[in-house]
Amino acid sequence: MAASAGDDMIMAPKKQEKREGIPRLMSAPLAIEWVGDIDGFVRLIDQTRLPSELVQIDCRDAATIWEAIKMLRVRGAPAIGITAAMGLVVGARTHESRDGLREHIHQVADYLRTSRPTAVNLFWALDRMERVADACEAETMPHEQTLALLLMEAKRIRDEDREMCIAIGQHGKELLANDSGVLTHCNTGALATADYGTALSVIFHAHEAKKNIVAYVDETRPLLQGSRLTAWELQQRGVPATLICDNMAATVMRQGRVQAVIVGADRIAANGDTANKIGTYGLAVLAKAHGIPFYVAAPSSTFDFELADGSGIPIEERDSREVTHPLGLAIAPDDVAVYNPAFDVTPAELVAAFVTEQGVIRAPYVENLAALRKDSA
Ligand SMILES: CSC[C@H]1O[C@H](OP(=O)(O)O)[C@H](O)[C@@H]1O
Repeated sequence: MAASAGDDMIMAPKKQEKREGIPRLMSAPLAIEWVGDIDGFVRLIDQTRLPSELVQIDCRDAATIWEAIKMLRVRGAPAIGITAAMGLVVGARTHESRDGLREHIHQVADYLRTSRPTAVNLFWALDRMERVADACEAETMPHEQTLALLLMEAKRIRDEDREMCIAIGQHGKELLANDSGVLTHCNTGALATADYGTALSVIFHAHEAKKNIVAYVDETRPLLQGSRLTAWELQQRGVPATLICDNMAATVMRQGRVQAVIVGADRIAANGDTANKIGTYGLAVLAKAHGIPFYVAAPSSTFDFELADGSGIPIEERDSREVTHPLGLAIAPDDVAVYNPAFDVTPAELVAAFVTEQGVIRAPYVENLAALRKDSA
Protein backbone atom coordinates (compact mmCIF):
# COMPACT_ATOMS: atom_id res chain seq x y z
CA MET A 1 0.00 0.00 0.00
CA ALA A 2 1.66 3.24 -1.10
CA ALA A 3 1.42 6.37 0.97
CA SER A 4 0.28 9.83 -0.11
CA ALA A 5 2.81 12.35 -1.32
CA GLY A 6 4.88 13.88 1.42
CA ASP A 7 4.51 10.86 3.61
CA ASP A 8 5.74 7.90 1.62
CA MET A 9 5.99 4.18 2.02
CA ILE A 10 9.17 2.36 1.01
CA MET A 11 8.29 -0.48 -1.31
CA ALA A 12 10.43 -3.46 -2.17
CA PRO A 13 10.39 -3.79 -5.96
CA LYS A 14 7.45 -6.09 -6.50
CA LYS A 15 6.78 -8.57 -9.28
CA GLN A 16 4.50 -6.79 -11.68
CA GLU A 17 1.84 -8.82 -13.45
CA LYS A 18 1.86 -8.80 -17.23
CA ARG A 19 -0.25 -5.83 -18.34
CA GLU A 20 -3.00 -6.32 -20.88
CA GLY A 21 -1.18 -9.14 -22.64
CA ILE A 22 2.01 -7.19 -23.34
CA PRO A 23 4.77 -8.85 -21.30
CA ARG A 24 6.51 -6.16 -19.27
CA LEU A 25 10.28 -6.26 -19.33
CA MET A 26 10.71 -4.78 -15.90
CA SER A 27 9.94 -6.32 -12.52
CA ALA A 28 9.31 -2.96 -10.84
CA PRO A 29 5.91 -1.23 -10.93
CA LEU A 30 5.22 1.21 -13.74
CA ALA A 31 6.55 4.73 -13.23
CA ILE A 32 3.02 6.11 -13.56
CA GLU A 33 -0.28 4.41 -12.74
CA TRP A 34 -3.88 5.59 -12.48
CA VAL A 35 -5.45 3.85 -9.48
CA GLY A 36 -9.24 3.44 -9.26
CA ASP A 37 -12.00 4.94 -11.38
CA ILE A 38 -12.84 8.56 -12.02
CA ASP A 39 -12.49 9.25 -8.28
CA GLY A 40 -9.03 7.63 -8.34
CA PHE A 41 -5.55 9.12 -8.23
CA VAL A 42 -2.10 9.05 -9.84
CA ARG A 43 0.51 6.73 -8.30
CA LEU A 44 4.13 7.56 -9.17
CA ILE A 45 7.46 6.01 -8.42
CA ASP A 46 9.37 8.81 -6.68
CA GLN A 47 12.47 8.74 -8.88
CA THR A 48 14.43 11.02 -6.55
CA ARG A 49 14.61 8.08 -4.11
CA LEU A 50 16.02 5.55 -6.61
CA PRO A 51 18.09 3.44 -6.71
CA SER A 52 18.33 2.89 -2.96
CA GLU A 53 14.59 3.01 -2.27
CA LEU A 54 11.59 2.23 -4.44
CA VAL A 55 8.97 4.60 -3.06
CA GLN A 56 5.56 5.23 -4.59
CA ILE A 57 3.63 8.43 -3.93
CA ASP A 58 -0.10 8.97 -4.46
CA CYS A 59 -1.09 12.28 -6.06
CA ARG A 60 -4.66 13.36 -5.43
CA ASP A 61 -4.49 16.99 -6.54
CA ALA A 62 -2.89 19.14 -9.23
CA ALA A 63 -0.44 20.80 -6.82
CA THR A 64 1.09 17.43 -5.89
CA ILE A 65 1.40 16.58 -9.59
CA TRP A 66 3.00 19.96 -10.30
CA GLU A 67 5.54 19.46 -7.51
CA ALA A 68 6.32 15.91 -8.64
CA ILE A 69 7.12 17.12 -12.17
CA LYS A 70 9.07 20.18 -10.95
CA MET A 71 11.19 18.13 -8.53
CA LEU A 72 11.74 15.28 -11.02
CA ARG A 73 9.95 12.71 -8.87
CA VAL A 74 8.54 11.87 -12.28
CA ARG A 75 10.62 12.92 -15.27
CA GLY A 76 11.32 12.19 -18.90
CA ALA A 77 9.41 13.88 -21.69
CA PRO A 78 6.74 11.20 -22.35
CA ALA A 79 6.30 10.48 -18.62
CA ILE A 80 5.82 14.20 -17.94
CA GLY A 81 3.13 14.36 -20.62
CA ILE A 82 1.27 11.33 -19.30
CA THR A 83 1.48 12.57 -15.70
CA ALA A 84 0.21 16.03 -16.66
CA ALA A 85 -2.70 14.49 -18.58
CA MET A 86 -3.69 12.44 -15.53
CA GLY A 87 -2.99 15.45 -13.31
CA LEU A 88 -5.55 17.42 -15.31
CA VAL A 89 -8.14 14.81 -14.37
CA VAL A 90 -7.48 15.05 -10.63
CA GLY A 91 -7.44 18.85 -10.95
CA ALA A 92 -10.67 18.97 -12.97
CA ARG A 93 -12.51 16.97 -10.31
CA THR A 94 -12.36 19.82 -7.81
CA HIS A 95 -14.96 21.65 -9.92
CA GLU A 96 -18.22 19.96 -9.08
CA SER A 97 -20.63 21.26 -11.68
CA ARG A 98 -20.79 21.50 -15.44
CA ASP A 99 -21.06 25.27 -15.29
CA GLY A 100 -17.57 26.68 -15.57
CA LEU A 101 -15.93 23.25 -15.83
CA ARG A 102 -14.25 24.01 -19.17
CA GLU A 103 -12.76 27.27 -17.83
CA HIS A 104 -11.60 25.46 -14.71
CA ILE A 105 -9.91 22.77 -16.82
CA HIS A 106 -8.06 25.42 -18.83
CA GLN A 107 -6.89 27.01 -15.57
CA VAL A 108 -5.57 23.66 -14.30
CA ALA A 109 -3.82 23.04 -17.63
CA ASP A 110 -2.19 26.48 -17.55
CA TYR A 111 -1.01 25.79 -14.00
CA LEU A 112 0.51 22.43 -14.96
CA ARG A 113 2.23 24.05 -17.96
CA THR A 114 4.36 26.10 -15.54
CA SER A 115 6.01 23.03 -14.01
CA ARG A 116 8.84 22.60 -16.59
CA PRO A 117 9.42 24.40 -19.93
CA THR A 118 11.44 22.13 -22.24
CA ALA A 119 9.74 18.77 -22.79
CA VAL A 120 7.16 19.41 -25.50
CA ASN A 121 5.15 16.34 -24.44
CA LEU A 122 3.86 18.30 -21.40
CA PHE A 123 2.30 20.92 -23.66
CA TRP A 124 1.17 18.49 -26.35
CA ALA A 125 -0.60 16.27 -23.82
CA LEU A 126 -2.35 19.19 -22.08
CA ASP A 127 -3.44 20.64 -25.45
CA ARG A 128 -4.90 17.25 -26.34
CA MET A 129 -6.77 17.02 -23.04
CA GLU A 130 -8.15 20.54 -23.46
CA ARG A 131 -9.48 19.64 -26.90
CA VAL A 132 -11.51 16.88 -25.25
CA ALA A 133 -12.83 19.34 -22.68
CA ASP A 134 -13.77 21.81 -25.42
CA ALA A 135 -15.57 19.10 -27.37
CA CYS A 136 -17.50 18.04 -24.25
CA GLU A 137 -18.52 21.65 -23.67
CA ALA A 138 -19.66 21.99 -27.26
CA GLU A 139 -21.78 18.85 -26.81
CA THR A 140 -23.10 20.15 -23.44
CA MET A 141 -21.85 16.88 -21.98
CA PRO A 142 -22.85 16.17 -18.34
CA HIS A 143 -20.15 16.83 -15.74
CA GLU A 144 -19.49 13.17 -14.85
CA GLN A 145 -19.29 12.16 -18.49
CA THR A 146 -16.78 14.90 -19.25
CA LEU A 147 -14.54 13.71 -16.42
CA ALA A 148 -14.86 10.10 -17.62
CA LEU A 149 -13.86 11.11 -21.17
CA LEU A 150 -10.89 13.09 -19.85
CA LEU A 151 -9.68 10.05 -17.92
CA MET A 152 -10.11 7.88 -21.02
CA GLU A 153 -7.99 10.35 -23.04
CA ALA A 154 -5.24 10.40 -20.41
CA LYS A 155 -5.11 6.60 -20.42
CA ARG A 156 -5.09 6.64 -24.23
CA ILE A 157 -2.06 8.95 -24.20
CA ARG A 158 -0.34 6.50 -21.84
CA ASP A 159 -1.23 3.42 -23.88
CA GLU A 160 -0.21 5.04 -27.17
CA ASP A 161 3.13 5.96 -25.64
CA ARG A 162 3.73 2.38 -24.54
CA GLU A 163 3.03 1.14 -28.06
CA MET A 164 5.34 3.80 -29.54
CA CYS A 165 8.13 2.81 -27.16
CA ILE A 166 7.84 -0.83 -28.18
CA ALA A 167 7.93 0.14 -31.86
CA ILE A 168 10.96 2.38 -31.30
CA GLY A 169 12.78 -0.56 -29.73
CA GLN A 170 11.85 -2.89 -32.55
CA HIS A 171 12.98 -0.46 -35.25
CA GLY A 172 16.08 0.75 -33.43
CA LYS A 173 17.59 -2.61 -32.48
CA GLU A 174 18.54 -3.15 -36.14
CA LEU A 175 20.94 -0.19 -35.89
CA LEU A 176 23.04 -1.86 -33.20
CA ALA A 177 25.69 -4.31 -34.36
CA ASN A 178 26.17 -7.63 -32.59
CA ASP A 179 28.79 -7.59 -29.83
CA SER A 180 28.83 -3.78 -29.78
CA GLY A 181 29.18 -1.16 -27.07
CA VAL A 182 26.44 1.48 -26.96
CA LEU A 183 26.81 4.71 -25.01
CA THR A 184 23.69 6.36 -23.61
CA HIS A 185 23.02 9.49 -21.55
CA CYS A 186 20.56 10.35 -18.80
CA ASN A 187 17.55 8.05 -18.45
CA THR A 188 15.30 7.13 -21.33
CA GLY A 189 13.74 3.92 -20.08
CA ALA A 190 10.47 2.78 -18.53
CA LEU A 191 10.94 5.44 -15.85
CA ALA A 192 10.83 8.18 -18.49
CA THR A 193 7.83 6.84 -20.42
CA ALA A 194 4.68 4.75 -20.16
CA ASP A 195 6.92 1.66 -20.30
CA TYR A 196 10.08 0.31 -21.98
CA GLY A 197 11.42 3.76 -22.94
CA THR A 198 12.95 5.28 -26.04
CA ALA A 199 16.74 4.96 -26.37
CA LEU A 200 16.73 2.32 -23.64
CA SER A 201 13.94 0.47 -25.43
CA VAL A 202 16.33 0.10 -28.35
CA ILE A 203 18.97 -1.36 -26.03
CA PHE A 204 16.42 -3.60 -24.27
CA HIS A 205 15.12 -4.95 -27.57
CA ALA A 206 18.65 -5.52 -28.91
CA HIS A 207 19.43 -7.42 -25.71
CA GLU A 208 16.24 -9.47 -26.08
CA ALA A 209 17.38 -10.24 -29.65
CA LYS A 210 20.62 -11.64 -28.19
CA LYS A 211 22.84 -9.08 -29.93
CA ASN A 212 25.27 -9.16 -27.00
CA ILE A 213 25.17 -5.42 -26.35
CA VAL A 214 27.16 -3.73 -23.59
CA ALA A 215 25.65 -0.42 -22.48
CA TYR A 216 27.97 2.35 -21.38
CA VAL A 217 26.01 4.60 -19.05
CA ASP A 218 26.90 8.25 -18.50
CA GLU A 219 26.23 9.09 -14.88
CA THR A 220 24.75 12.40 -16.13
CA ARG A 221 25.57 15.20 -13.76
CA PRO A 222 24.15 17.03 -11.93
CA LEU A 223 21.08 14.88 -11.06
CA LEU A 224 22.67 11.54 -12.01
CA GLN A 225 19.75 10.08 -13.93
CA GLY A 226 22.21 7.72 -15.61
CA SER A 227 23.87 6.23 -12.54
CA ARG A 228 20.71 6.30 -10.39
CA LEU A 229 18.06 5.30 -12.93
CA THR A 230 19.49 3.89 -16.15
CA ALA A 231 21.99 1.58 -14.46
CA TRP A 232 19.11 0.39 -12.23
CA GLU A 233 16.79 -0.28 -15.18
CA LEU A 234 19.50 -2.13 -17.11
CA GLN A 235 20.24 -4.31 -14.08
CA GLN A 236 16.49 -5.02 -13.74
CA ARG A 237 16.60 -6.49 -17.22
CA GLY A 238 19.96 -8.21 -17.06
CA VAL A 239 21.61 -5.99 -19.67
CA PRO A 240 25.41 -5.73 -19.22
CA ALA A 241 26.14 -2.14 -18.24
CA THR A 242 29.28 -0.16 -17.46
CA LEU A 243 28.84 3.10 -15.60
CA ILE A 244 31.16 5.97 -16.50
CA CYS A 245 31.55 9.55 -15.38
CA ASP A 246 30.46 12.04 -18.03
CA ASN A 247 34.08 13.14 -18.55
CA MET A 248 35.08 9.60 -19.57
CA ALA A 249 32.96 9.48 -22.74
CA ALA A 250 35.77 10.71 -25.03
CA THR A 251 38.18 8.08 -23.76
CA VAL A 252 35.78 5.15 -24.12
CA MET A 253 35.14 6.26 -27.69
CA ARG A 254 38.83 6.63 -28.47
CA GLN A 255 39.53 3.20 -26.94
CA GLY A 256 37.02 1.64 -29.34
CA ARG A 257 34.69 0.47 -26.55
CA VAL A 258 31.68 2.17 -28.12
CA GLN A 259 30.29 1.64 -31.64
CA ALA A 260 27.14 3.76 -31.29
CA VAL A 261 25.64 6.50 -29.15
CA ILE A 262 21.88 6.59 -28.59
CA VAL A 263 19.99 9.19 -26.57
CA GLY A 264 16.45 10.38 -25.99
CA ALA A 265 14.94 13.80 -26.53
CA ASP A 266 12.74 16.39 -24.89
CA ARG A 267 11.88 18.49 -27.90
CA ILE A 268 12.90 18.10 -31.57
CA ALA A 269 12.40 20.96 -34.03
CA ALA A 270 11.16 20.48 -37.58
CA ASN A 271 14.72 20.51 -38.95
CA GLY A 272 15.90 17.85 -36.47
CA ASP A 273 17.67 20.12 -33.97
CA THR A 274 17.27 18.20 -30.71
CA ALA A 275 16.95 19.37 -27.11
CA ASN A 276 18.00 16.74 -24.63
CA LYS A 277 19.69 16.43 -21.24
CA ILE A 278 22.69 18.70 -20.78
CA GLY A 279 25.80 16.96 -22.05
CA THR A 280 24.10 15.46 -25.10
CA TYR A 281 25.54 18.05 -27.49
CA GLY A 282 29.06 17.27 -26.27
CA LEU A 283 28.47 13.55 -26.88
CA ALA A 284 27.31 14.31 -30.43
CA VAL A 285 30.48 16.32 -31.13
CA LEU A 286 32.64 13.55 -29.66
CA ALA A 287 30.81 10.90 -31.68
CA LYS A 288 31.42 12.90 -34.86
CA ALA A 289 35.11 13.27 -34.00
CA HIS A 290 35.42 9.49 -33.56
CA GLY A 291 33.31 8.46 -36.56
CA ILE A 292 30.67 6.89 -34.30
CA PRO A 293 26.95 7.13 -35.28
CA PHE A 294 24.87 9.31 -32.93
CA TYR A 295 21.19 8.32 -32.81
CA VAL A 296 18.19 10.04 -31.24
CA ALA A 297 15.25 7.87 -30.20
CA ALA A 298 11.92 9.61 -29.68
CA PRO A 299 8.20 9.15 -30.33
CA SER A 300 6.46 11.51 -32.75
CA SER A 301 4.94 13.25 -29.69
CA THR A 302 8.37 14.75 -28.93
CA PHE A 303 8.62 16.55 -32.26
CA ASP A 304 7.62 20.23 -32.27
CA PHE A 305 6.81 21.20 -35.84
CA GLU A 306 5.89 24.70 -34.74
CA LEU A 307 9.62 25.33 -34.42
CA ALA A 308 11.63 25.54 -37.64
CA ASP A 309 14.89 24.95 -35.76
CA GLY A 310 16.28 24.50 -32.25
CA SER A 311 16.94 28.19 -31.57
CA GLY A 312 13.41 28.58 -30.21
CA ILE A 313 13.47 25.65 -27.78
CA PRO A 314 13.09 26.92 -24.18
CA ILE A 315 15.95 25.60 -22.05
CA GLU A 316 15.14 25.06 -18.38
CA GLU A 317 17.62 26.47 -15.87
CA ARG A 318 17.48 24.81 -12.50
CA ASP A 319 18.48 25.54 -8.92
CA SER A 320 22.21 26.01 -8.32
CA ARG A 321 22.13 23.64 -5.34
CA GLU A 322 21.62 20.74 -7.75
CA VAL A 323 25.21 21.43 -8.82
CA THR A 324 26.75 22.45 -5.50
CA HIS A 325 24.95 20.01 -3.20
CA PRO A 326 24.34 16.71 -5.02
CA LEU A 327 22.38 14.41 -2.68
CA GLY A 328 22.64 17.19 -0.09
CA LEU A 329 26.45 17.06 0.19
CA ALA A 330 28.28 20.37 -0.30
CA ILE A 331 30.93 19.94 -3.01
CA ALA A 332 31.53 23.62 -3.76
CA PRO A 333 32.17 26.76 -1.76
CA ASP A 334 29.09 28.63 -0.56
CA ASP A 335 27.80 31.38 -2.85
CA VAL A 336 29.90 30.26 -5.82
CA ALA A 337 28.31 31.39 -9.08
CA VAL A 338 26.56 28.48 -10.85
CA TYR A 339 25.11 27.99 -14.34
CA ASN A 340 22.74 25.00 -14.41
CA PRO A 341 20.95 24.53 -17.76
CA ALA A 342 19.09 21.20 -17.66
CA PHE A 343 19.22 20.74 -21.44
CA ASP A 344 21.24 21.59 -24.52
CA VAL A 345 20.46 21.54 -28.23
CA THR A 346 22.25 19.23 -30.66
CA PRO A 347 22.28 20.49 -34.27
CA ALA A 348 20.53 18.12 -36.66
CA GLU A 349 23.67 17.67 -38.77
CA LEU A 350 25.26 15.72 -35.91
CA VAL A 351 22.37 13.20 -35.80
CA ALA A 352 22.95 10.07 -37.90
CA ALA A 353 19.27 9.05 -37.66
CA PHE A 354 16.12 9.45 -35.61
CA VAL A 355 14.50 6.27 -34.31
CA THR A 356 10.74 6.75 -34.11
CA GLU A 357 7.68 4.50 -33.83
CA GLN A 358 7.30 4.94 -37.60
CA GLY A 359 10.82 3.72 -38.31
CA VAL A 360 14.39 5.00 -38.68
CA ILE A 361 14.47 8.43 -40.31
CA ARG A 362 17.62 9.83 -41.89
CA ALA A 363 18.48 13.19 -43.45
CA PRO A 364 17.31 15.36 -45.16
CA TYR A 365 15.30 15.89 -41.99
CA VAL A 366 13.01 18.77 -42.93
CA GLU A 367 11.52 16.62 -45.68
CA ASN A 368 11.76 13.22 -44.01
CA LEU A 369 10.51 14.19 -40.54
CA ALA A 370 7.40 15.84 -41.96
CA ALA A 371 5.76 12.39 -42.20
CA LEU A 372 5.60 12.41 -38.38
CA ARG A 373 3.33 15.44 -38.26
CA LYS A 374 0.01 14.46 -36.75
CA ASP A 375 -1.84 16.63 -39.24
CA SER A 376 0.05 15.08 -42.14
CA ALA A 377 -1.88 11.82 -41.77
C1 LIG B 1 12.44 9.55 -22.96
S1 LIG B 1 12.64 11.23 -22.71
C2 LIG B 1 13.91 11.25 -21.54
C3 LIG B 1 14.63 12.56 -21.53
O1 LIG B 1 14.19 13.37 -20.43
C4 LIG B 1 15.30 13.59 -19.59
O2 LIG B 1 15.29 14.83 -18.96
P1 LIG B 1 14.78 14.92 -17.40
O3 LIG B 1 15.38 13.75 -16.68
O4 LIG B 1 15.31 16.27 -16.94
O5 LIG B 1 13.27 14.88 -17.47
C5 LIG B 1 16.47 13.50 -20.53
O6 LIG B 1 16.61 14.66 -21.33
C6 LIG B 1 16.09 12.31 -21.33
O7 LIG B 1 16.75 12.12 -22.56
